[in-house]
Amino acid sequence: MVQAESLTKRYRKAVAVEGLTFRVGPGEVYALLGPNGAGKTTTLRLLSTLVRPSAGRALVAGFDVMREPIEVRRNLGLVNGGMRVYERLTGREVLEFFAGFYGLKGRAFLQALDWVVDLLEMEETLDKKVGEMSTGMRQKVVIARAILHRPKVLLLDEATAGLDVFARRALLDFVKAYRDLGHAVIYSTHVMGEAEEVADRVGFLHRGRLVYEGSRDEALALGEGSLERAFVREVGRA
Ligand SMILES: Nc1ncnc2c1ncn2[C@@H]1O[C@H](COP(=O)(O)OP(=O)(O)OP(=O)(O)O)[C@@H](O)[C@H]1O
Repeated sequence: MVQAESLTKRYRKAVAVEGLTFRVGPGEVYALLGPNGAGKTTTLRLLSTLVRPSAGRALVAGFDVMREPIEVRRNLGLVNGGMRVYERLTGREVLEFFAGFYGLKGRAFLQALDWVVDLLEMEETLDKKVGEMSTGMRQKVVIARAILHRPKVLLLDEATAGLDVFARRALLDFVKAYRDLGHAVIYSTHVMGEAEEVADRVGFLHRGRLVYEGSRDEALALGEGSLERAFVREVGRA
C-alpha cells in the first residue's frame, strides 16, 4: 500500500529525510518513531504530495507521488495533531464541506456520513458547533473528515497531541479498528508507549535516516520489553 524507495528531501541548509526505504502493507500499522526533528513530518508530507522529493520515489496505493498526485490524494487520509476546524460550523457542516472535495454529494455523502458516525461513535457531534465541542469530539471530526472517502492509506502525525486520556484512548482504538478493516496506517509519534500498543511494525528515524526497522515484537525484544530502550540502543549504534 505504501512503498518508499530511497526517498530523500533536502532543503538548502538541511537534509530532512535521507534514503528512506520502507513498505507498509494492507491491514498493517507502521509506527514511525523518532524525536522532534527526526524527519517524521517530512516523510508524511512527501507521501501526501505536499512536498516533492529531492530524490527517490514513493507509491501510495500503487500511485506515484510525483506523477500521479491526484490519485495518491484520493487514496490517502491525513490527520495532524492540532489540526484546526472552523469553530462556527457544526460537525455535519464540516463533513459536508470536506465531502465536496472528494466529490461525495447527495446520497453518497449521506452514506459516507453514516459510515464515519458509526465507526467513530460521533452522533452527538453532528448538530453541535465545533466551538462548543470537547477536544475529543473535535478530534473525531478531524479524523472523520480525513476518512470520509475511505482511504486505503491513513497517515497520522502526532495525532494524540493535546488530547485527554479519553480522547487518546478513542484515537488508539480507532487506529486499530481502521487497520482491521484492511487498510494501511502510518502512525508517526515520539511517544513510544503508543507505538507499543498500536504498531505491527516499527521504524526508528534518526536525523532523517531509518536506523532500524522490525516487527513490534522484535523491537520490544531488542529493548528487553521497552521500545524506548530499543530506540536509544539502535540510535546509539547508528
Ligand atoms: N521547510 C523546511 N525548510 C528547511 N528545513 C526544514 C523544513 N522542513 C523541515 N526541515 C528540517 O528537516 C528536519 C526534519 O524535520 P521534520 O519536521 O520532518 O521532523 P519531525 O520528526 O516531524 O519533527 P517534529 O515532530 O518536530 O515535526 C528538521 O531538521 C527540520 O528543521
